[in-house]
Order: sequence, then C-alpha cells, then structure tokens
Amino acid sequence: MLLDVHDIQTFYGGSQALFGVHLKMDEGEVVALMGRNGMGKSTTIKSICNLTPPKAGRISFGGQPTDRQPPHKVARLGIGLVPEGRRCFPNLTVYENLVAAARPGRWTLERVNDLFPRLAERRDQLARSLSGGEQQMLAVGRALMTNPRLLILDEATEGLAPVIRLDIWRAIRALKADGLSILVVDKTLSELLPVADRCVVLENGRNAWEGRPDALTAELQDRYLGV
Ligand SMILES: Nc1ncnc2c1ncn2[C@@H]1O[C@H](COP(=O)(O)OP(=O)(O)OP(=O)(O)O)[C@@H](O)[C@H]1O
Repeated sequence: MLLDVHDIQTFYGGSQALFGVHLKMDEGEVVALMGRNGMGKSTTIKSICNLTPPKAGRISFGGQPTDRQPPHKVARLGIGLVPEGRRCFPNLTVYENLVAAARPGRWTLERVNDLFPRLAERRDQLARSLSGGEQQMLAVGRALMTNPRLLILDEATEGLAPVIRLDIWRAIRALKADGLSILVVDKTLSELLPVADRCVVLENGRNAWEGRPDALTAELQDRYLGV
C-alpha cells in the first residue's frame, strides 16, 4: 500500500475538523477525495503532509509512519503537493522555479516542458508575470520535478480559464496513463469521475461513502455533493 490514513482526528486550535478519517491508496491509483465545502478535504490533505498534524490516528506513506516528521521531510518521502492557491516563487523565472524543485527521477525539465508546452514558451519569464492558469501549470510542474510517488492536487483547476482547465485535465490524464498515483480534489465532476479509479466522500469530517465513480449515482451526488 502506498498511503494509509487510519482514523485521524485533526483540530484547528480547539475546533475539531476531522473525526476519524480513513483513506488508503495503492500505487498507481487515482483517488478522488470528495465532499461539499468545509467537509474536511483540505484538512485531510494538510494532515497527510503534516501541515496540520493529526492529534489522533496514524498515517503511513510507503510503509513509513509520517508522524513527528516536519512537512519538508514528508515531502521528501515522495509526496508532491499542489496546494489550494498556486504556490510558485514569484520573483524566479519559470525555468528557475522548475529546476529549484528538481530531484532525480523520471520527471525532468524536458518532460515537464512536453507536458506543458506553455511553460517551455515562457521559460525566462518571471512567475509573477504568468496568468493564473500558467502559474497553476507551473505549480504542477514543480511538484512533478520533485519526482513524487504521490501527487496531490487540491482544487488545481479552480477559477482558471476554460482552455487552461482543459490543458490541466489533459495533463492529469497523461500522468495517470504514465502510472502516477494521484489524490485529487476537484469540483468538476465531468472531468474528475472519468479519471478516478475510486471516490472517497467526506461529510462533516468523517467518511461518508466510498466506491467506484460509476457507482456514485445522481442520488448519491445530490446527497453528498449537492449544494
Ligand atoms: N485554518 C483554519 N482554522 C480553523 N478552522 C478551519 C481552518 N481551515 C479549515 N477549517 C475548518 O475545518 C473544517 C474543514 O475544512 P476544510 O478546508 O478541510 O474543508 P474542505 O472540504 O476542504 O472544503 P473547501 O472545499 O471549502 O476547502 C471546516 O469546518 C472549516 O471551517
């Protein structure tokens, strides 16, 4: 097993956000983490990365426990996070942002440039001069340059121009075809469900439903994801 999140409880100060969340992933799986706003998706992701360490429960990645490890050490175990709100170094160029993240492996500057030709065209531009969508591509490219065993995408297509969203979904499908394990949070079900091997739905900080995307009926979608 690649990732084993077992019964975690996570708090923000005195306020409890997760009440015993479970999440298992095998190598090569694409898992959609779903649920309405505020149900605990981002908190689960931040718990996995130890940005908000769980108070109870346990998490292991590649068979190793992640507790008491600072976030940069968890990242080095092989978790590439693209957090909500794109994070690049604004005053570095596209090229500098990518090479600064590089660790040895299959993902090289060339392969990232093939995946996102727009980044190649903007190689020497400062990251802050890119459009929002291009910055998001750069954030994904940076995560890939770390050669992660698990890529985590938290709302990576939120608020982007439609053409760029298509580019990012195309890239996600290519990464899946390449065998990368991906944990993805996204509201665009028409893109998300075809790419997911499994869906895990949270409600009020607890697991509410889990199954294959084709089993997530309109009724279930309405119950767990409807507004
Ligand atoms: N920094 C924070 N401080 C206090 N409470 C927080 C913080 N971040 C999230 N919460 C609370 O934790 C709960 C879970 O939020 P979380 O962000 O994990 O939900 P989510 O499913 O990712 O939703 P969204 O799609 O809105 O990000 C919510 O009740 C939220 O208000």
